[in-house]
Amino acid sequence: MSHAPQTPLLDRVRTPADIKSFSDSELRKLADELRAETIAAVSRTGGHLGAGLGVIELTVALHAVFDAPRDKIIWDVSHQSYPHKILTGRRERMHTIRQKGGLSGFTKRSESPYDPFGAAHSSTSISAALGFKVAADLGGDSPVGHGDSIAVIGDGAMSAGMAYEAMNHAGDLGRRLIVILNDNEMSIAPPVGAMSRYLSRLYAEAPFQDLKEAAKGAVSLLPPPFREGAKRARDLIKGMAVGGTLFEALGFSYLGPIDGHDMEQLLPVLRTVKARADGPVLIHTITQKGKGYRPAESAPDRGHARAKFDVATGEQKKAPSNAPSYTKVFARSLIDEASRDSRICAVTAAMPDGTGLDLFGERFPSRCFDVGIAEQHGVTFCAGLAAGGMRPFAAIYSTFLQRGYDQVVHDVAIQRLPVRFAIDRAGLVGADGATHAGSYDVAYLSNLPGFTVMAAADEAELVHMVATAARHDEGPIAFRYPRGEGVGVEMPERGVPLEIGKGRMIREGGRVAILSFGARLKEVLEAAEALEARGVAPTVADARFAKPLDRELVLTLAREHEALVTIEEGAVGGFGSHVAQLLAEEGVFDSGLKYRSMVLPDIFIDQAKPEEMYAVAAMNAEHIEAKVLSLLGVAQVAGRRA
Ligand SMILES: Cc1ncc(C[n+]2csc(CCOP(=O)(O)OP(=O)(O)O)c2C)c(N)n1
Ligand SMILES: CC(=O)[C@@H](O)[C@H](O)COP(=O)(O)O
Ligand SMILES: [Mg+2]
Repeated sequence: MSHAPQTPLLDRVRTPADIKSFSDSELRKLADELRAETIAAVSRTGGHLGAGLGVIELTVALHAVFDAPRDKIIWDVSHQSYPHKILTGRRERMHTIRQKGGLSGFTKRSESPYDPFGAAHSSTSISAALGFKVAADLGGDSPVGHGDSIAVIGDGAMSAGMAYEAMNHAGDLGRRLIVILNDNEMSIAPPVGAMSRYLSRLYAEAPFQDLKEAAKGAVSLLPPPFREGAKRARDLIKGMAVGGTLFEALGFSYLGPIDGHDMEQLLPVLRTVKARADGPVLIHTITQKGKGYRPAESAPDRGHARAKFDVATGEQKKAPSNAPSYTKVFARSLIDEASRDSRICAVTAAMPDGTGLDLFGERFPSRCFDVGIAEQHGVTFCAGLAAGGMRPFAAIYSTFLQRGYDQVVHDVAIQRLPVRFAIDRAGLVGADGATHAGSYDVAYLSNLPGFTVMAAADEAELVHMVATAARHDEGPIAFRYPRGEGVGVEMPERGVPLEIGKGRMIREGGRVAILSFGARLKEVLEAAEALEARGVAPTVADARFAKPLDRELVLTLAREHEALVTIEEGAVGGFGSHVAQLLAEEGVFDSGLKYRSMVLPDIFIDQAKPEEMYAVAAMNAEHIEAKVLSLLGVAQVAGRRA
């Protein structure tokens, strides 16, 4: 059902400057309209919903009080930035969000001057805001001028080390910096950890209903300057601040908790901070993820991300699936392995649903750990578990494992510990775009001594790779698999461990061999059919391992064919580079082998459907076919692209 809310005030807003003349009661109404508009917009496109609904009032208040783009409003993760986009000149393009050629689902510097900093991975906002502040003080160039630096960070994002590293530095520098801790007691799943409990305690000790009156008069209550000491500030603002001791110890003035949906609290507090702050200030707002839209409020993830949906019912419009998702196949296989090996345990960094570990946790609660958004800790925690005799699986998206890379090298690889990396979302993921693409793991893992690196060609292969990893005690091992559904192959009853470093022949052909690593195999087979129809039936093999390479398979294919093409869903430096290195070392190029490596191009590919992104990368079946034909010097069919 299409839903066009009445938005008379919002209709007057082209840029945030348009709301400067709004009265406080108009700002309250604007927030209601913005909420309805956000729900309607996401219902048409799908995307991140709950987080944006939780910061509607905060978005309006920030734009009313501060002067973006001169003042830098930096949204952490930025999945909550849809309302901000609507208020900053992008309302008319919201129907394009997360689609090819459309708006990004995150803040993006190239998209708008109102997005001073791009994000999508969490917990970067305070560091970036501090950088802006210091750049301003040092007189850095800025086409829009310098103003305040404001980081808006969620309670989930607050579990990552980077946030504390930044606060530690900010407290030391002592410069004016505004951090808004948007505490909705949710990450994607319920938040975990002592920090989360600590924040809840701050709220429990001073519920904001007691603070409403104090907040109204905040201007007169807050002392100039805030930095005269946390105790003095706390005393002077009496009921408003409740000894946010951790933040104060880090050198911040702590204000809160305040009701982040109540403009009567938000506006005066922000105005006061704008007028008076002269050091780092942390404003603790309590909000509700999914606020104001019942289907989101009542969902277990509070409407974190949604497919297109019917506004009236909240019902999502999801395409029926033909095959199980890779994530579910992984989870079921791991449960199966863990039922026979009590040393197997599993670790997720705040993505229990996304990685399938919610299922594992239901079955083995004492062997499943959600460490929060803390990939670095998660990896080293696994190293410790492995050193202590357990067999941990670190289930982390390819893109987020980037954050734990030093831990992979220093804590796992160098110590040759049997940590098993289940790398979900490998390759191009679609609507989340370049920030979430799993492009680099093959390259950054295959260069590590002693690491075993596998990629699943389909969901049945994934089952075998879980079984392989479960029995691999000789050092670290990783297996990667894409986002979404499998290809619909017949599933094995149970995983059978693969021989380490051995690939498999898929079909025998003539002049050319295509050696696939990972889930492009489906496209390779489609290309092979087309090539066969053109009289150049290729040999097709599945490498399974990027490390150790199946040297025998590679060299046989190279020596028995005129041409060899490798393909992988990853950037240069991965599987194809290792194959090329082997061929060069063995002198195979000297005998005239034609070799091409199909990898992701050296660009960041913007959001689109995965197949559209792979078209940009020239890695779909038609591109494979064209690549082979051009390599063999066979004339191509008009309309087909290489
Ligand atoms: C480094 C990193 N790990 C994991 C994620 C996936 N992720 C995106 S949003 C989110 C939850 C963030 O929670 P919070 O900061 O409290 O924001 P909320 O959604 O509650 O508004 C997670 C885990 C990420 N974006 N970045
Ligand atoms: C913002 C963020 O990082 C997550 O919400 C991400 O969009 C989830 O991606 P999946 O949908 O692939 O789990
Ligand atoms: Mg949260």
